Amino acid sequence: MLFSFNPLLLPWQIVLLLILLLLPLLFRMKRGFLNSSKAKTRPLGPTLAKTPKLINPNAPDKIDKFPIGKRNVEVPKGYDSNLKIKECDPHGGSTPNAMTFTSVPINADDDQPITECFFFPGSKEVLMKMGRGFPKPLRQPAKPAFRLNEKPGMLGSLTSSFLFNFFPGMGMGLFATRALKTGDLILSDRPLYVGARGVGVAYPPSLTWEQYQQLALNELEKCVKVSVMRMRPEAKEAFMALKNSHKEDGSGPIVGIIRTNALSVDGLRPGVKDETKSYSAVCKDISRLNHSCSPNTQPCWNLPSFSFELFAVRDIAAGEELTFQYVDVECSAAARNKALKPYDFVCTCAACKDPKSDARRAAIRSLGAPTVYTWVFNMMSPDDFVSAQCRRQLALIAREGLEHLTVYYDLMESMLENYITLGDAQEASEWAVKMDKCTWVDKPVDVKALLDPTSSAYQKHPLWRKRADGPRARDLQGKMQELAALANRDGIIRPYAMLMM
Ligand SMILES: C[S@@+](CC[C@H](N)C(=O)[O-])C[C@H]1O[C@@H](n2cnc3c(N)ncnc32)[C@H](O)[C@@H]1O
Repeated sequence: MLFSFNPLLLPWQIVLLLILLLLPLLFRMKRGFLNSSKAKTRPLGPTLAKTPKLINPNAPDKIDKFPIGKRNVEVPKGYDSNLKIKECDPHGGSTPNAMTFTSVPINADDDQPITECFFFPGSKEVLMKMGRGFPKPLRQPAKPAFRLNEKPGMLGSLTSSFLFNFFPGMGMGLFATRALKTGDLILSDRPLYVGARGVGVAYPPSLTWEQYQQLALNELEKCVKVSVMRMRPEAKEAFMALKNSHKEDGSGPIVGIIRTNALSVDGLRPGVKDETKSYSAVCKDISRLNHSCSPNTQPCWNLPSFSFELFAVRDIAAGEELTFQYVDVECSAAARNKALKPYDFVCTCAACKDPKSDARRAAIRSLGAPTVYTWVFNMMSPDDFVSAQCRRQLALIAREGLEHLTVYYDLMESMLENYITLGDAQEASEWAVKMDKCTWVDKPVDVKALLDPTSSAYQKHPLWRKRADGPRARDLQGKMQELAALANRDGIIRPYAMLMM
């Protein structure tokens, strides 16, 4: 019927015939194109292809973590991306929808440390906006403050270099070479490497989740290898000498080192809100810091100098080991050790061994810093209401060695404001001095003008003598006290019980 010789139907019959004849040809062309080496190649360098979408319906809809523990997963043949590297313009910006390899600084002097970077689009532009003087020279303390040493294992000081091989303990660690004061700068370290925490890899439906994870690890290894190959010989040697606690979970040698030693760097992916916004940074020295649940230092990212600055968060004795926290340390010892699993050690710090520490940390976690604002005109509460609470909490935090927490700084600020409202510039200035030493705090309050108790900045402060001078408040206080005394006499309510209302 379709192809009868009815002259009226002839034109569309011809078109249909042509389509049928051409169809196998089109089909062959399409398959041929997809099979070509061009389609399979995901060029690296300036153009690491578009981040492919997850196409497996079983893919978790959140960003998952790489595996830990012993694993031996093979990715079936044919899934390799066969990455190709191309040169890019070092002075140019990012390529849209592509990853960028770049160095910071681009033209370094021989004695200037260099970071090799593996960036998402947009990050290079953040650095380009930093202006001509970027990156600023590294700040260093006047006298060297640390050394890298072997950390004795179970055999303590008896552990010689020979025995060290059999009882490795924590491996290497950083130690203070002199007594350090709270807030002292210990060192600045421009990372050897800063790069993406993962790359988008297509998830073919034919792979299991474990195979996909392995594929993603393999792809990331290929990318980060490019950065390591770009390093100067001595930087490459320092990088490859770092500890690797991911030798058996499918991580390649470079990804393993990154997973063991990386600190996170924020602020280089403007507008990106989820956890992929941060990058992994690996440093020559700071990556040698061991973990403690009561850390005595804090590394702070300093974008203008493109470096981590390490600060003492409390006084540190000469010879003491320098530490920082790898995980959230306000939670219980069990939760901390679970989070530390990727680092392949069990923490034996004093807090982990003290059965009462969990309760103290739970209290620290639940208490915020009391604010002066609800108390300042509340004459039902005593003058030391805020300061007594603050002192208790500050002592609890110091007892647990958690001075790095933001709440510790917030408590000092409440103390400062407390004494300002009471008109006690002498006491207030002592807290201003303490706050000023918290060099590790992100966005600190400017207290410079309040360091001197005789400064006119006190009289100009909006809270100055607000509690001490409030005549109406004083009047109210008298009334409230009368009321409280009455209530107490009548056995209705005790004055301090009224404070809680
Ligand atoms: C970032 S590296 C720290 C430097 C490392 N010790 C070295 O020799 O280079 C992390 C590794 O150090 C070891 N480590 C860190 N803190 C530790 C601790 N508190 N107790 C035992 N081992 C620790 C673990 O092997 C961990 O995977």
